[in-house]
Amino acid sequence: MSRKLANVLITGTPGTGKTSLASLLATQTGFKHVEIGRYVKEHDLHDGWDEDLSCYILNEDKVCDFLEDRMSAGGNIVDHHGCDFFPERWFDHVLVLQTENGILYNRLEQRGYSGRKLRENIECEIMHVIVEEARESYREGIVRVLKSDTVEDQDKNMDVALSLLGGAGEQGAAAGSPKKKQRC
Ligand SMILES: Nc1ncnc2c1ncn2[C@@H]1O[C@H](COP(=O)(O)OP(=O)(O)OP(=O)(O)O)[C@@H](O)[C@H]1O
Repeated sequence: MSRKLANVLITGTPGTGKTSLASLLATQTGFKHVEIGRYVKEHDLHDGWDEDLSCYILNEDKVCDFLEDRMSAGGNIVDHHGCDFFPERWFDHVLVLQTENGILYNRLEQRGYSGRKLRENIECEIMHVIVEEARESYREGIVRVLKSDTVEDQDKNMDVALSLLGGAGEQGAAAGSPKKKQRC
C-alpha cells in the first residue's frame, strides 16, 4: 500500500499548541485537519462522559475504524494529545510539541483548567509522557520534538512541517513498513 500524500501527527500535552499549528498547516497545505477531540464528540467515537475530568472517554477502536479510509488516502494532519493507539503505518511524520511548564500552566489556567485536570496535565508535561509515548510508538526517524513556547517557535515549527511535507510524495513509501502494534 502506498499514499500519494503524507500523513502528519501533531501531538503533545493539552495546551502545547497542537490545534493552532495544525490549523495553520492545514490552511497552507490544503491537507485535512483531523482534530481527534472534535471528531470524537461529533461522531460519537466515545464511551460516555468522564465527570471527574470533564471530557469524553475516547473509544480507540471506534476512532481508528472511523479514520482508516481517510488515513489510507493520505493528506491528513492529525491533532491529538495521545499517540500510542493509532496504527504506526498511518504516519510519515510525528511532531511532538513541548511547552515550558510555567507557560503551559498559564495557558491551561486561562482556559479554565483547575484542580486535578490542571495538575495532571502539568505533570504529564514535566514527565515528558507524550514524548516517551511517541518514541515508543513510532520509528525513530519520523519523530521530531519541537519547542512551542512562543509565536516565534510556532513560526519555526511551521517551517519544519512545511519542509517535511515538501517530500510528501516520497514519504508515502513508508506506509508499507511493518506495524509495531495491532491495536486497531
Ligand atoms: N507557540 C505558541 N506560542 C504562544 N501561544 C501559543 C502557541 N501555541 C499555542 N498557543 C496558544 O496556547 C493556547 C492553546 O493552544 P492550542 O489550543 O493550539 O493547544 P492544544 O495543544 O491544541 O490544546 P488541546 O490539546 O487541549 O486541544 C491557545 O490560546 C493558543 O493561542
